[in-house]
Amino acid sequence: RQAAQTRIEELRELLNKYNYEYYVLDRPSVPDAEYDRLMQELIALEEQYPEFKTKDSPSQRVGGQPLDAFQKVEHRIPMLSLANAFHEGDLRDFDRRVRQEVGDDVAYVCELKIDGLAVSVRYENGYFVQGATRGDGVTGEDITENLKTIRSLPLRLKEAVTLEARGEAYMPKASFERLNEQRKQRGEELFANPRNAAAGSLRQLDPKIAASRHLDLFVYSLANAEELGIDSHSAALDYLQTLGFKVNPERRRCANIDEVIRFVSEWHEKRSQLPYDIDGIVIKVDSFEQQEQLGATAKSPRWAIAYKFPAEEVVTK
Ligand SMILES: NC(=O)n1nc(-c2ccco2)nc1N
Repeated sequence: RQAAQTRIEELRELLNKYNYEYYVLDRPSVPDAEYDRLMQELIALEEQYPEFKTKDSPSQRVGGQPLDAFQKVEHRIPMLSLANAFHEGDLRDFDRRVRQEVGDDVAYVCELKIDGLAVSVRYENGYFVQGATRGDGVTGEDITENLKTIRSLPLRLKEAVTLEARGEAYMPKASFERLNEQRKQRGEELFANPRNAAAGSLRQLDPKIAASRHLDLFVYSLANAEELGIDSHSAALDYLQTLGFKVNPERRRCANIDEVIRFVSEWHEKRSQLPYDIDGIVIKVDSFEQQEQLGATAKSPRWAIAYKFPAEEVVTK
């Protein structure tokens, strides 16, 4: 019995490490067959000794029983939506308004705007405890069970910290193509784009279906950063990365709006090479003190803006 407990702990740590290497670092260290064999051993041992199953066990990722309905979740910190910019002039206007308020010593962080579904994830003492959709910004739906199936979402952080992070759940282009190919074979209705496919997958009451859709997650903000003594958005993103989250590496800190505009045009060209859809670039004032000074309207922060790429003429096959 003691040997079983030790083996379960060993398998849990090993599988969580392999999972992190494969899905967060994109650098697997063991073949899939080895991972699957160890996972089967863990699931069998946990069946035999359920008292040794923990909430960060990787066996949680295969999806449990279907829910009857989603519970409602109140976001303690509202999830704001971004105001949009469509032209370079809109970005310069944004920069002018920012500098009028906080002065010329301002830096921005530019991030790829992942075209998925905004979600909030809460951790207590390092353990994933709850995940929710954005909903109307104040009230969302509890999709904890579905989010557990996203392999790049850590079930336990590298530090025993209590935090709330926001991110974008999305379906990589390859998963989207594969899913629609399957649906075509079955004569089922196709998804129009990866964003709809991700939304449809996270709305499934059966987590086994969500698990089969190979969703992914980029985390892009730390809601309680100031409580944790972090004073800038770029520092928050670096911290989230060290905790074990998947944070998009294509972010860039820009010293002025000209550098922002260069980043925007660079990625307008390069986005087709990405393995996921982006629908623009998000620009945020880096300093939290300056974000505080700028505040937010009822709907959107005044310290951020989303530059939307012009919608491409999608040729439907
Ligand atoms: N969709 C996306 O990639 N987003 N969305 C935000 C956001 C929304 C509200 C505050 O920040 N940031 C990024 N990178």
